[in-house]
Amino acid sequence: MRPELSEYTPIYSGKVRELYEIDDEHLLLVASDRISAYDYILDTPIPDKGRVLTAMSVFFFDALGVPNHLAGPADDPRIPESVLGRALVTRRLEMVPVECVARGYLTGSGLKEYRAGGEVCGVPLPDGLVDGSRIDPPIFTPATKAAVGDHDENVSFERVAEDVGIELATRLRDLTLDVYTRGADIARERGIILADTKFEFGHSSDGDLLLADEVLTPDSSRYWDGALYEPGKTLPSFDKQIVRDWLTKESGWSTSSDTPPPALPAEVVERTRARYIEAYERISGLRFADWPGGAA
Ligand SMILES: Nc1ncnc(-c2cnn(Cc3cccc(F)c3)c2)c1Cl
Repeated sequence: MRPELSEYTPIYSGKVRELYEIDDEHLLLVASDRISAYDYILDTPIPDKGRVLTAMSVFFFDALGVPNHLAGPADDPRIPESVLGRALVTRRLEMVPVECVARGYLTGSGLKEYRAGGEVCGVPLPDGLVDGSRIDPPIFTPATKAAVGDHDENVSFERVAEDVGIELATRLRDLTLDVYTRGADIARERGIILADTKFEFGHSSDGDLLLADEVLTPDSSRYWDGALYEPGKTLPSFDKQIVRDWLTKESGWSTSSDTPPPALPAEVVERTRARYIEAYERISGLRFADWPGGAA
């Protein structure tokens, strides 16, 4: 008999995820079916999004073999039925207050910084790069966690070293670049580009530095379709572009309007759900139908 979610104490609620306390040493990390676009949490959930992204994290934790915060399997008996498949039991860590970002392609805030000064987070880049240019080898472009609702602030490696010490800053950079590079290589071989990603790390009670949070999911990384890749061409998001295009080209809503986006039509929801499942099955080589928590 599985416990009810109400038996656990909620300790954090993010835009699309929640964190609960199971006991002194363990947390329950829950991924919702909520989707965000243009900095709004949309009213319409995407069924199975939480389960697919949970399955992706577990795939990468296993495939990359990095010491991490997982404390049980996807069907751990401590996981309530209502969140089975989209929740994981993790060890409670002392989180390192650094957003560990790796970039293998230049876009977003990195491109903005590059255009302003030829570098990102203090890392100089070659001249002549454009949106989508490959950065090889990838670069570590950390950020400080922003207050709720704000965007993270990009900072230099030196600033991270000031905050957490040079040894830990060096380990964070090396781990971030190693895990991103290997994960992005797996995805690229299967036709999906992980342009960048954000990791979080924490220390266990016995002092080990562990990879935590979600890993290489479409919510923590930019996913592009490798078949469409061309430097200089702004790449659509593999998972969110269907929603973005409907909102900006069909729904009558505008990003400049101060009203929240409208509800999504069923067809947009279903196509988006299918994109998440496609990304998971292509990258992992596994069948999403085999993942826990499906329709009984
Ligand atoms: N293993 C851990 N130990 C201690 N703290 C965390 C932790 C804190 N914050 N976050 C981000 C987050 C993850 C999911 C749902 C949210 F609402 C927020 C993760 C973790 Cl993963």
